[in-house]
Amino acid sequence: YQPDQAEYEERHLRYISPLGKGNFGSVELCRYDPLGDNTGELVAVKRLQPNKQSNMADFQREIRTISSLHCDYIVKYRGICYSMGRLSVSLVMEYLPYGSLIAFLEKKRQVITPRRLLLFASQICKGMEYLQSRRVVHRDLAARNILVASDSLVKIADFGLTKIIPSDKEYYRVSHPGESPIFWYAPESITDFKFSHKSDVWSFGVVLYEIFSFCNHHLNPKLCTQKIGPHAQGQSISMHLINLLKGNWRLPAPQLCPPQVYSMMTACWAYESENRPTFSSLGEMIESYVQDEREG
Ligand SMILES: C[C@H](Nc1nc(-c2c[nH]c3ncc(Cl)cc23)ncc1F)C(=O)NCC(F)(F)F
Repeated sequence: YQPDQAEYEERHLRYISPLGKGNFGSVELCRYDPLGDNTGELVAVKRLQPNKQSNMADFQREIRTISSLHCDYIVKYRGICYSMGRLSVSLVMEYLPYGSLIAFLEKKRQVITPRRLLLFASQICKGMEYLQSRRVVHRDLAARNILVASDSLVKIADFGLTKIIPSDKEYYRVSHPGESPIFWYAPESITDFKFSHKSDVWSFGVVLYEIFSFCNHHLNPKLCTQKIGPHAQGQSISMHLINLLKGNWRLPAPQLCPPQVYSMMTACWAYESENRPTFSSLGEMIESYVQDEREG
């Protein structure tokens, strides 16, 4: 039995199938099977795209970040695997069999209750509260980056874009526009490339929207593109979106979304970052709402 040791020998890591493409790497399902009898554990292995050495520094940072996080609501680091004679390294993580939250919600939308959606929301909130306690800003919080461990447990994953907030600052400013779709970004991240716990709160509001619209494609945040009109491209899409947000336009409440949950979303979408709730206060709001529902 292999406890979660830090180094995996490549010769025992058996490739099974591709899981998906991430920010700058791809993730594969493998079995770590040193006994060679198929009793080894299934793991998710993230490999850096070989030709992008420039990302090696980012990948090393991702490994350093995820290996320092210990929380039930964050995908677990298992270790690393050197290959090509320690020239290249892969990140070994726990494998979550139910896959991404988007696929799960679309498949199970008929049988999932709003109560279960709130449970998922409170778990994501607790995971984000933990990240905030470690001064880690995720920068890419979206339903596509949430994994499902079981029918009643979800975990935050994909730490490829995270930044650590310096102790003397409230936010992190990156030098280039983000690569993610702008609909998950807070206004200050779009206009000034500023990222903070408060911009993660904005994205959490969008994740709430995704969860309560069951990641229903025709209702997903691209909705505002129709609002903006297909003619706008690139930079001007951002400026259109910013002007809509300044004019207090927000994504509409998804069908079947309880009013208390929609008011949480709109609280996360306060234009000024300092007016947004903290993850701990959001956690309390969700708990109190679940409590009321139970008593109601
Ligand atoms: C690029 C990889 N993409 C995918 N991964 C998985 C997956 C299932 N089960 C998994 N167990 C552990 C991991 Cl790390 C991934 C998966 N399923 C579909 C994907 F498209 C990924 O990391 N996505 C980010 C995040 F993990 F947050 F969903």
